[in-house]
Formats: sequence, structure tokens, C-alpha cells
Amino acid sequence: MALVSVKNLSRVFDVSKPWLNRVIEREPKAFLTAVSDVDFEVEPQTTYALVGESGSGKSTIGRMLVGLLNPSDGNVEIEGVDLANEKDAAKVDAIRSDIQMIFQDPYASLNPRWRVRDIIVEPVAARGGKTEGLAEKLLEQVGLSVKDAGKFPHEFSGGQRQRICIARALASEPRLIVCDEPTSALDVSVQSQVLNLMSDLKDNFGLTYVLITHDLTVVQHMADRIGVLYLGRLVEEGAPDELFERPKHPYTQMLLEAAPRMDGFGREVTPPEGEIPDPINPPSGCAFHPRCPLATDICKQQRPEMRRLGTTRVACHMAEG
Ligand SMILES: Nc1ncnc2c1ncn2[C@@H]1O[C@H](COP(=O)(O)OP(=O)(O)OP(=O)(O)O)[C@@H](O)[C@H]1O
Repeated sequence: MALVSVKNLSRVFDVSKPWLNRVIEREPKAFLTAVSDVDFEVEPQTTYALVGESGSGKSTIGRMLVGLLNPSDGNVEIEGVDLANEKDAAKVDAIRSDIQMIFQDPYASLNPRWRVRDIIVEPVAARGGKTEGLAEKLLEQVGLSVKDAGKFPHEFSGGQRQRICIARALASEPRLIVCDEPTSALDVSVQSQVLNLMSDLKDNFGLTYVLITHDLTVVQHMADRIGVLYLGRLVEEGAPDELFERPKHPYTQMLLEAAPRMDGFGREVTPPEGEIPDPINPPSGCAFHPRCPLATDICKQQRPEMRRLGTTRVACHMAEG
């Protein structure tokens, strides 16, 4: 059974101006669809990467996965339990402790007044669990030292702070970790060290990751499956080899052309062309059509359904197998 099962997931935000302004300016309510009809599954002990430009809905999906935000429609099941609708509180608690989240900015997510030891064991202590020696053990597992337990967050570099965040996430013995841009705030030289650590921990602890990133190069070697998001919708999903070698959606192709390669082989890097449309007034038909070099009339009129082409799923009228 899939560990994570996301079905028809949507999230709409009410972005209307205050009532009085709307009355004076005669404006209707405004809604922004951040995530629309997203489907995917994550198998245990695999890494599923969600990739897309800023505003594509990655973080909103991440927050719904961990139960920080409720879906407007559709659902997220973790180990078969729908967090937003499950009535049995004990079941929800059990699942919640199986899920952890790591954020982009490791400094903002660490309490500056707490010692590292207390930061790491806090989630366990809050549930009344045993914390003796736990921080020290976890610090070693993330490549830091036992002595670091008594220090404060400001005494560490960005990469070390992200290691502390990872140690804290591991303290609850989670099965699933949702990582939202875990290396974007770090120097390039440190990024691969943290990614390597995450890979090792995944193997050692049998973890499952959902890795959220705007950077395709981050996921090439880590992901088992990649979902590409555009304006809140999945446009392509497939295994990394297939996606990198034979991208089927023109947007995936555009992202790949914009991505510098980690293997260092020189290649022209072309930044993505065109503007990301306004999510409050998305384009008709395929939301990508104003930026798409292949767009025809049907793309302007009809939204492409997700369809299977080999092992890939793609939502594009023009895609071929
Ligand atoms: N609480 C909110 N209220 C209103 N709009 C929101 C809210 N949260 C997100 N949005 C909007 O939803 C869309 C998707 O945002 P989200 O943060 O999920 O995208 P993202 O792909 O993670 O982008 P980034 O990499 O910039 O964080 C954006 O247009 C954003 O402005």
C-alpha cells in the first residue's frame, strides 16, 4: 500500500479585499486556486519530488500533507488515514507523529534561546517520551558532535543548523518527512552534503521523503518519482531518468533547459521564458499555453487531462510517447 495517497487535492484561498472596500469599490470576492486536482502516490521508503517555479503550489501541498492546512477538496491519506476527516483522535495522533516537516530556513525554525539538546528532544518530551541521551545520539547520526548538544543555534553554520532540524525531525521516529526546499538557503557547496546526509538517513531509518523544490538538479539523483507542478496542477509525473532524458511536457523541457547540471558538464542554460500567469485569473484551457512554444487552438480552449504515456503521466494535448 502507498504510504501517501493524494486524490483530487485542491486548495482555494479567499483573497478578497475587506468587506467595506469591496462595497465601496464594487468589487466581487476574489479566490485564488493554489492547488487544483492533484493526484499522486508515494510508496514507502521512496522519495517523491514536487518540482515547480515559485507560486506553483508546492508548499501548499506540503502543508496539506502534514495536516497544517486542510484541503478545500479531495484528500490526503497517510497510511490509509485521511487526516482532515478522520474522527478517531487516537488514529490521527498516531499518524501525526509518523510525519515530520523540514523547512527552507533552518534558522527561523530553531528557537534561538534554546539549547540544541532541548530543541531536538522537544517533540518527544511534549508527548512524554524518553529523552535521555536522545539528542546526543541524533547529533552523531546527522554528522554533528555530542558536545554540540549544549550550544545555541547561532553558534552553527547554515548547513549545521539544517542538520539540527533534521535531528529534531528524526527524534519522533517518523516514517515520512516532508522537506520544503531543505537546501535552498544553503551555499552550493553545503547543499550536496545535506542531500547526501538525507539519502543516508533514508536508507538507515527506512524513511520516505516528499521533497519540495524549485530546482530540478536537486532531485535528479535523489528522487524515485518526480511530479512537475504548474500553477497548482501536476503537468507531468515520472521516474527521473525518463523525465530528464525524455521530458514530455513542454514546461518540463523549459525547466530542464533552465537548470544547471550538477555533473558539471557545460551546457547552455536558458532561463524559463514568459511570466507565470496570475493564479486568480488563470489562462483558459491549458494554463501553460501563453508560454508554450507548441500551443495550438485546442490548448487555449480545453484543459488537457492527465494521461499515461509509458511509465510517465502527462497533461498535454501535444505530448507524444
Ligand atoms: N495563506 C494564503 N493566502 C492566500 N494565498 C496563498 C496563501 N498561501 C499560498 N498562497 C498562494 O498560493 C499560490 C501557491 O503558493 P505556494 O507557496 O504553495 O507556492 P510554492 O510553489 O511553494 O512557491 P514558493 O516556492 O514561492 O513558496 C501562490 O500564488 C501563493 O501566493
